[in-house]
Order: sequence, then C-alpha cells, then structure tokens
Amino acid sequence: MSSLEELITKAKALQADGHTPGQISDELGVSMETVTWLLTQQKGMEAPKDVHIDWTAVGSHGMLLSDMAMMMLRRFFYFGEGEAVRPPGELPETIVGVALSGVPLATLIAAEEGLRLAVYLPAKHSRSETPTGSLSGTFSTITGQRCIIVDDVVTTGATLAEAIGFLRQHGAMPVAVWSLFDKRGVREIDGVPVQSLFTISRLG
Ligand SMILES: O=P(O)(O)OC[C@H]1O[C@H](OP(=O)(O)OP(=O)(O)O)[C@H](O)[C@@H]1O
Repeated sequence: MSSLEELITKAKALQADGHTPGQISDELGVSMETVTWLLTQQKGMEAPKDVHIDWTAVGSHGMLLSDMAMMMLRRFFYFGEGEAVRPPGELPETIVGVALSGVPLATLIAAEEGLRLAVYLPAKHSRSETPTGSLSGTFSTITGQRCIIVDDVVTTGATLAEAIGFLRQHGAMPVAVWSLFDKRGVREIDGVPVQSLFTISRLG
C-alpha cells in the first residue's frame, strides 16, 4: 500500500470512528482541504498541495528519538551560527514540551542538560466543553522562568502561538521554539524565534 493510500485509509478509519474533519486534520497533520480530498477524492478534483510528515521510523525507537533530540540541541544551541538563542552555558532553566509529540523530545533535551521539564497540553487536546490549554501538574511550573518550547511539526503555527500566549499569561518568558519539521518556513511566532531542523518547501 502506498503512503497516500495509507493516509486515505487512516482518514476514513478516523471518520468511521466518529472523528470530525478538524480532528482528522489534527491527527494526520494535514490541512482541512486535504482531509476533504482524502475522504472524498472526487473525480477531477486535484490533490491539494499539502505534505504529510511520517517520522514514525524515528519516533518509534527511543535511541533514534534521542539522536533527533540531540540534533536539535546541538544545532540550535551549540552550533547556532549566530542564530543561537544564548551562547552555551546560558540555556534557559525550563524546556516545555508540547503534547503529545513534543514531550519525548523535550524530555530528552531537559535530561541531557539537567533542566526543568514542563508539559503544555494544547486546547485541542482538552475534553472540556470550553477547551483551553493547560500545563500538566505532574511536571514543572513555569512562572518566572525563561523557557524553550519544543514540538515536532509546525503546520500553521497555531499550536505554538497558543503555547506562547499561555506561557506569557502565566508569567513565563518563552525565548525560542525548537521543532523538527516546519511546513511553512516560519521564522518567528509572536516575537519568539522559531528554529527547525527541516523546512519543507514546495518548488512547483
Ligand atoms: O502548527 P499547527 O497547525 O498548530 O500544527 C502543529 C501541531 O499539530 C500536531 O499536534 P497534534 O496534536 O495533531 O499531534 P500530536 O498529539 O502527535 O502531537 C503537532 O505535533 C503540533 O503540535
């Protein structure tokens, strides 16, 4: 089965399980337009110009995930080439992982550097009637702390904008965002620099 066929199968399975198009869009990391196309594939309807990033080959192995987290740390902090947030020795005190996929990366970075670990739960993960973002009580608090936010993929940047707003409202100072993949070529969100290992751009 091709990766596109797999994506179509996943989208249809999620729909059959009662997920809304918005939830399918979040789950698969593709746009709403793409979800519509995956579910209908109307004749003559061109496939939307979107990309789906499947990094399960790395994410499903702790050691490879750790390698990826170390690549982020080295590229964005130690080998910053003028883009470094702070010179080595001045990392912020807290790494904030964005649930779900940013959390293992943030954990590995925090463990490597002996930093505090906080976990941000985006509003879209909230089950309350009025969904809001929150900070997991199991991990570090963030008030008064400088922090780096870690996530796997930037698609629209909405999740990161929400996390930045939340952290600021709660007295933290986000100084950078680190991500693996950037689908938009985002350099900055609400004044916070965004650094990504891989930027995906369409040439045609
Ligand atoms: O830039 P945006 O348009 O906001 O999309 C990016 C977000 O979407 C994904 O989270 P999602 O909750 O879908 O998946 P996850 O639970 O695997 O992290 C991804 O991990 C980012 O957090």
